[in-house]
Amino acid sequence: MTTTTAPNTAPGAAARDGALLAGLDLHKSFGPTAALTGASLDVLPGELIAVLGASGSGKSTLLHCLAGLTRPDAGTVGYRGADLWAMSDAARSALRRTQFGFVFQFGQLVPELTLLENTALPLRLNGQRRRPAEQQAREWLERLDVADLAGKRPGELSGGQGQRAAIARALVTGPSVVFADEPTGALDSLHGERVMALLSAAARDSGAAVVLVTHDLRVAAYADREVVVHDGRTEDRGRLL
Ligand SMILES: Nc1ncnc2c1ncn2[C@@H]1O[C@H](COP(=O)(O)OP(=O)(O)OP(=O)(O)O)[C@@H](O)[C@H]1O
Repeated sequence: MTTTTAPNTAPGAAARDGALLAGLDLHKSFGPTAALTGASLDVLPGELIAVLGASGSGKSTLLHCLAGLTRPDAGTVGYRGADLWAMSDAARSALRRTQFGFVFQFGQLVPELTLLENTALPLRLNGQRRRPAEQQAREWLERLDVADLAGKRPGELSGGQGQRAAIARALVTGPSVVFADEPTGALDSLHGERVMALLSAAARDSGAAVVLVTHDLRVAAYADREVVVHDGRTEDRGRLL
């Protein structure tokens, strides 16, 4: 397995040795609004990074560029040495499906599917047969303490239960990176802490790195490293542990 990063195109911005994912000198504008103006962020295997910053500073845009969801206007995103934004759409979406997991503020579970079907969905989309996919999904629901709700639909769950299922779904494929955008943003502080503890423990156990956008300093306390986005640029606060 190679762990090299994308070519360093940004003067002064270099990825750390062994980085799995490296966004370098990213720029992105939406019409007249400059969302990213030279943001860089790299991720080591298994590392939990909190991305902090004021509202509108560019955190979500940075996460979306790193995750292959939003194309930057300039800069590179390297994943294991391949430039995410130089590959075909099909290759990038296959990479997203197999290497990345996603947890968003409101879970984004499919309302018509049960929790078990929702959790098995990424495996089914990767071509796995129903029975083994659902077996794996059930194991993850057990880990996240919501296996008793496997037959329920998202509308029947509390916000915290839904987020636990969303974490199970994000981790079921064994991704190397989980992208989480305000995963506890819709929860009260008690449930938010519980969900965060489960996400960080589950990611650590499975070796997945986590890139986590949050406003909440208590959530950021779970991170190995904090990166602050300020007017579309990143400032690394370094390793906290
Ligand atoms: N799809 C879009 N179309 C137009 N403008 C956008 C779009 N996405 C983001 N922006 C703008 O880009 C800037 C950065 O937005 P972004 O969502 O990345 O910030 P953020 O730090 O995640 O904010 P918040 O904490 O409020 O979610 C903002 O000014 C926002 O309004």
